[in-house]
Amino acid sequence: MNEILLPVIFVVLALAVIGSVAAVLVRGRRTPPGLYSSPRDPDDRPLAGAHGSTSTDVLDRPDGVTTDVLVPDDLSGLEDTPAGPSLDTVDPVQGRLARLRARLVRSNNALGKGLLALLSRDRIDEDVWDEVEETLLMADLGTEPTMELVDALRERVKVAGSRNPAEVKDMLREELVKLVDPSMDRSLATQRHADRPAIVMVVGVNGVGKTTTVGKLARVLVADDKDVLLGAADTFRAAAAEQLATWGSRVGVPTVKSDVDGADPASVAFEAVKAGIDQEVDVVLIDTAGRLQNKVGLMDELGKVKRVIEKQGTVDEVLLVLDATTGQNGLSQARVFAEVVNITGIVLTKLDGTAKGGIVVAIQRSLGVPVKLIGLGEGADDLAPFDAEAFVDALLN
Ligand SMILES: Nc1nc2c(ncn2[C@@H]2O[C@H](COP(=O)(O)OP(=O)(O)OP(=O)(O)O)[C@@H](O)[C@H]2O)c(=O)[nH]1
Repeated sequence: MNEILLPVIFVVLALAVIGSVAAVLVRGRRTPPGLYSSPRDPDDRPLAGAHGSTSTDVLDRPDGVTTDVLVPDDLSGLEDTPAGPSLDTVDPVQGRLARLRARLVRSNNALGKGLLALLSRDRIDEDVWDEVEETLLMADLGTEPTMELVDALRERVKVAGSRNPAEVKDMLREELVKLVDPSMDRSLATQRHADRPAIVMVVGVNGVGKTTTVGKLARVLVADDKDVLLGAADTFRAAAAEQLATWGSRVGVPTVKSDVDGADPASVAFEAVKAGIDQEVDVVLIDTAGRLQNKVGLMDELGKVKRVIEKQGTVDEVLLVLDATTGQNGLSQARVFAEVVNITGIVLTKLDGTAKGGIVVAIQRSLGVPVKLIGLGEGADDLAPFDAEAFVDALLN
């Protein structure tokens, strides 16, 4: 009898052990709640605790617009409340440009070093000035600013009668800072009004880094202790809303989005502002779509989004995101957007990947709008407030 029973018991026990090991493996691979299973950023860091522990939930609305609702910390210990993911620690915003300076230096080495090498020559003749001019044009500074800079420097070098490299470098620095214009107001209008949040719209063509910028900006504002809400009004690309919500969830920021493909972006933007008012947040950031293939369609859509938002409060800041690597092409894009919405600031992304740092000056000149933020990498905290002097110092050192 034992001879029959023993193998049976052995087989049953073996099956039980295999079963439990498989169950543990399957459970271990489940994505934690509130996390996007395939983060789009190669630099996405593992989540680390900061800003309290929160969990997210999703509310459905009849029109398909959903909000990832933030559950306050004090509720997270209650029964049945799922444990939320711990949140990212955000790098300090102060001094970011200095921290990311190496990237700017690396990509713009030709500009700074090239100019200094030329101006340190024993004799600065016409040929040298021509080369200085060429170097500045190659860096996308634009014709007019280039001529201004060369004329001013030429005059100063003549008056000083000096070839001392340190002196010439100081003059070059001063003239460049003048062109970048430290007097422009680069502050972001993200102060809450008495009865409603500040509203920021982010616009630009696709691929320039809009969604990424909204995500990074949310982190900047969270680091500044602001309550933020995101609106995913880029309903053209299905994955954009999900990506935005992922950025938000990493820092405990809710996202209003639509589950319906191609939903009306204006309606999502309206719902986001409404949720921001109801939840008494400080800032609502609205991501938008940017199809430039159809200029008329884009204008209509953006104009409508802005008009619909403004039924609840004026838009405080319209940030135009431009990809620095597209050079002069970015300028014509900028003009198209400026026709539709009143741009209040520029975010220049991918400055880490181009030697054309002069585009900062060209854009400001052409639009009369300051560069307020610059993107210097794909990492979550690689967005820095722009500062004219720090920028020029990074180019020249
Ligand atoms: N190197 C570098 N890459 C960046 C920077 N900013 C954004 N990117 C990358 O640019 C790519 C496009 O960014 P998205 O945010 O998807 O661009 P988008 O404008 O929202 O595109 P659509 O949603 O298609 O309209 C991503 O791979 C980003 O990681 C930057 O400052 N430096």
